[in-house]
Amino acid sequence: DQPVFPRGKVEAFREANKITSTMIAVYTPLTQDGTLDVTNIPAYAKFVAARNITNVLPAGSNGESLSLSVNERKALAEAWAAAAPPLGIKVYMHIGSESLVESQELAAHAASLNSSIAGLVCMAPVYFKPTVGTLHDFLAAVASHAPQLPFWFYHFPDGTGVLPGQAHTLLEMADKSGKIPNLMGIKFTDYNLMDFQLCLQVGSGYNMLFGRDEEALAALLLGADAAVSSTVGYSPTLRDAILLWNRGDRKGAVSAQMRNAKLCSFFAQYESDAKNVQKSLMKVVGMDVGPSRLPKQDLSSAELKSLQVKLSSLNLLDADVRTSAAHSTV
Ligand SMILES: CC(=O)N[C@@H]([C@@H](O)[C@H](O)[C@H](O)CO)[C@@H](O)CC(=O)C(=O)O
Repeated sequence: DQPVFPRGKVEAFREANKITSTMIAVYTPLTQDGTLDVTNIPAYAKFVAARNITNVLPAGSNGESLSLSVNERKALAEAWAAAAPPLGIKVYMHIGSESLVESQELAAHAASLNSSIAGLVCMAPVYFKPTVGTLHDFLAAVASHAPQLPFWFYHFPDGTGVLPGQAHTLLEMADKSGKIPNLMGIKFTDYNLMDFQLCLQVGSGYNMLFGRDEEALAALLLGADAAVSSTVGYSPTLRDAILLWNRGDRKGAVSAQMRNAKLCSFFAQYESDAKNVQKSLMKVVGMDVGPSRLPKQDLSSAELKSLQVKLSSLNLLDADVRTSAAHSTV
């Protein structure tokens, strides 16, 4: 098959839309009775801006995307599109869904929001497991519904079970086919740095975003363009690691990264019980984003208090964002 776009044009598109600074994966605010609470988004956008973070990813994994209805996801996109750009924050919507038609609808909706959405991120369908070929065709069919928007594949094999260790094969296929001309690269959320390195060697100028906070610095060393993170919302650890890395302080950066790994090491015990530990932690740093939606559940008050005490005693939580080293852009 012949590529549908000339090479020079897609490379210029990728260069123009490259993400090079940290993206925060934001939670979806819900009311106590479990409905979407978009009234919270302007305050949430200010909270993100106060951490000098200029890229947000709503409706991703932390955003409980697959637990939201299409209408809720559209309302969320509209709320972020209104609140974030005036604060200098770019919005990248996750639009992956089990249904191709829903993903296409969400892509077209995001593209219709008067340029307020900067790009799209799309996970694989997870129940009917795709092959690399059918995933390629799925992504091409979604991306074509917002052809002018930069588009990233969201690789999260621990969650999706799709293409573990094989993200590079998808990128190779897309690079060869040229059938996803707006494909920017991959939001790579996996610990497999071998696969990540093979992705970095595909084509030229792909924008590789790394989504495992615990290994972000290693990925930056290898050539990741930016981190996509949840912990930057409530902990100085990864913000500091990236800031120090950008300043050339390798020793300081590694030390901050180690502290981030320590922080993340507390999560597994809760996550195995479907407990949305990080969403619960947002309360203790002054940004209450409400409860989780089933099948996820929240930490009990006692669990949250006990975790807060442990993490605070290790200085792993934001006490006050103004005291963090990372009060400049990460
Ligand atoms: C699957 C997941 O939640 N990944 C997080 C990480 O920040 C993750 O929470 C962190 O590395 C702790 O394991 C981010 O990559 C967030 C993210 O991509 C998302 O919410 O879509």
